[in-house]
Amino acid sequence: MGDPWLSAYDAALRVARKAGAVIRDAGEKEIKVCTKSSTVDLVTKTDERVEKIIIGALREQFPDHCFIGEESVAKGEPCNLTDKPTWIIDPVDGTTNFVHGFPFVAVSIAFAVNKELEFGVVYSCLENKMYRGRNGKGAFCDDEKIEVSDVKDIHKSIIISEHGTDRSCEKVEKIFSTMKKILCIPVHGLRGSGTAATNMCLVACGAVEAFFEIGIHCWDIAAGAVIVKEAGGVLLDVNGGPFDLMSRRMVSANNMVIAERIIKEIEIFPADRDDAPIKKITKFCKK
Ligand SMILES: Nc1ncnc2c1ncn2[C@@H]1O[C@H](CO)[C@@H](O)[C@H]1OP(=O)(O)O
Ligand SMILES: [Mg+2]
Repeated sequence: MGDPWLSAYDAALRVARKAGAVIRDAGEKEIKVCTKSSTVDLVTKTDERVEKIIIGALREQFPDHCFIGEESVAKGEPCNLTDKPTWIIDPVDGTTNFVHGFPFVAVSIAFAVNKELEFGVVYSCLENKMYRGRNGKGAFCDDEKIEVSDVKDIHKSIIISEHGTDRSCEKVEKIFSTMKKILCIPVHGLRGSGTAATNMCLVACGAVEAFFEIGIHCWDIAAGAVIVKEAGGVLLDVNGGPFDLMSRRMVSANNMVIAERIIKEIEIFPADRDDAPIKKITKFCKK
């Protein structure tokens, strides 16, 4: 048999580039901002429009496939990963960055079959960098093959984490307590681009040693997970167990030594799974 998912992969690359161009254009104009799960969980017309463009194009070519998209789920569509060919899409990863003109915004498109991720595409559209990875076929940034860093000494590492959009003080305290402990190991630095998809690509190309977060969603990390794995990295749960795409928690790292060292410091807090019963999120827009 030939390559069954090559046309899907090509379609993902094409539509990611198109979506990125729409985001770039929209960023030049006035952006109307609404909020979702909290007053700092932002959404714009561009998020919704770009998701429609991506899903519309892919559905036309692959009418039998399933789709999980950030904005569709926010509107109450299910977020269940089945064995069917399924696209997992974040149209604008880093919406807060997009709204503020902070220059890291990514289109994230992943594809899974039998619950296994087959490929992932992350288009960092303001930098114009196309990251991509296919199961068993390596990871690339544009035409260059990428690999994770070979650092094993945590003291020589840069670690990324983010604080997300849930600002309950208890969670924020745990997040900053973890960050403080990691900083005091000490590591060379702590960073965060504001987009989980881009953060994972930074692990994949060796710019940082690890990225971890609790609270992220499957659409933030599905494409990045393939890219990290194909670049030679590892994915784990924050408790050291196996990575679970729907669990809303993840450690991605260049190797197990770094991953396990970070895991020792992570203060875990609960996050509802992505595949928990549906909750439609009410959107608020200022008149
Ligand atoms: N509640 C949450 N907690 C943590 N991260 C979240 C989150 N909701 C979204 N994210 C994602 O995590 C990164 C920043 O923490 C972004 O990729 C952001 O994606 P978004 O821009 O698509 O919402
Ligand atoms: Mg996102």
